[in-house]
Amino acid sequence: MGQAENLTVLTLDKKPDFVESAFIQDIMQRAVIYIKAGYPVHLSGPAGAGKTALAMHVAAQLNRQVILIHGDDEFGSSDLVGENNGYRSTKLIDNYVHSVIKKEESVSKQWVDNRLTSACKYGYTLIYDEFTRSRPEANNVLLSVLEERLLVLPNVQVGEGYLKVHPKFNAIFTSNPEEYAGVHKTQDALIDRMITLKLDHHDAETEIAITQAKSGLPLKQAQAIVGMIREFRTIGVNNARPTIRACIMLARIVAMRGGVVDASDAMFRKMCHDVVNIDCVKVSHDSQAFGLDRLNAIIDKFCTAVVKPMLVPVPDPEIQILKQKRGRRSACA
Ligand SMILES: Nc1ncnc2c1ncn2[C@@H]1O[C@H](COP(=O)(O)OP(=O)(O)OP(=O)(O)O)[C@@H](O)[C@H]1O
Repeated sequence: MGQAENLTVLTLDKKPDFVESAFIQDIMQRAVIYIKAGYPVHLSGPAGAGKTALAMHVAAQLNRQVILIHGDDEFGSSDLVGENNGYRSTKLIDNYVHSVIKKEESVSKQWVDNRLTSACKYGYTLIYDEFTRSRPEANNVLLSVLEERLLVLPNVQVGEGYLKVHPKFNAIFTSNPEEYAGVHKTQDALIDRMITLKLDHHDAETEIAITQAKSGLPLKQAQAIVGMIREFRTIGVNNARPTIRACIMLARIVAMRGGVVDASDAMFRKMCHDVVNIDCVKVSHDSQAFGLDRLNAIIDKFCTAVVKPMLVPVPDPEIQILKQKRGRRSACA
C-alpha cells in the first residue's frame, strides 16, 4: 500500500505564546492522562473556547507526529482511509537465453493511503478538528479503530482488508455543540468511545494572559480590552460572542497604534465598534436593538483614561512657510 503523496505530517512543538494558566493546565493534564490511558479525547465547546489551540498543545505533549483533519460535509470514508487510485503496470522482459524472449505484463490497482490510515499505520496522533462537520457515514470507519483498534480498508482485494492500529496511535477530536449550520448529529456509538471534555470561554485571567501573549500589550491595556469584551459578551442571548478572538484582534490593532486605549479617542471607539460587531448580541428593548448603546456604555466604563494618545504638536502651516523663507534668505546671503 502506498502513502498519499500530498500527506502532511506535522511535528508540533510547544508554542511560545501558548498560555498555560491554572485553568488550562487543569484541562490539559486530564486530556493527557486520558490519552495515555488509551482513550481518545473530545474537546467540545463554543467558538473561540480554545479547542484547536488546546488540541495542538496536548498533541505536542505526546511527542508523536501529528496528522490534522478538518471535518468536511463532502467527506466520504475514502477521504479518511484512502482508495484505489489508478493502476500500476509492471512489465518483465526476460532475454536470458538470447534466442528466447519471455514477456510478462501485469496490471494491478494502486491503493493510496489517506490520513487516517497513515496515522493508524505509523502511530501518529490524529487531530480531527470539527469532526461533526463530516457526515456520520464518513466517520463510521472510526468505530472499529477506536474500539477494536482495527481499520477496515474498503475495496481492498489484496491482503486482509484491514489494518491493525499501531499501539501509539491516539486521537483528539474537537467540535462545537452550539453550531447548527453545516454540522451533523454524531452517532452515539462514536461519542461513547471517547472522553468528552466540555470547554467554555476561558476565565478572565486566562483571557488577559492570552491577549497579552498574542499582542504584546501591557497588562493595563489588556485588562481594559478583555473587561470590555467580557462584559459585552454577558448581555447576549447565549453569551457566546464576542469571543477571545475579538480581544486578540483589538489588542493587536491597539498595539499597532502605540497602545492607545481611550474612550475619548474617536478612532479607538470606531475600532471597538468594527471589531466587536454589535450584531453578535441580539438584545432589544421595546423592539429597539440596543446593542450599540450598551457597547458605548461599556467602552466608557472600561476604557476611560487607560492610555491616552500622546499629544504631538501639530505644525502650524504659516510658521512652516516663514521658516522656509528665512532659510532661503540666509542661504542667498
Ligand atoms: N491557551 C492559549 N494560549 C494562547 N492562545 C490561545 C489559547 N487558547 C486559545 N488561544 C487563541 O484563541 C483563539 C481561538 O482559539 P481556537 O481557534 O483554538 O478556538 P476554537 O475553540 O477552536 O474556535 P472555533 O470553534 O471557532 O474554531 C486563537 O487565536 C488561539 O490561538
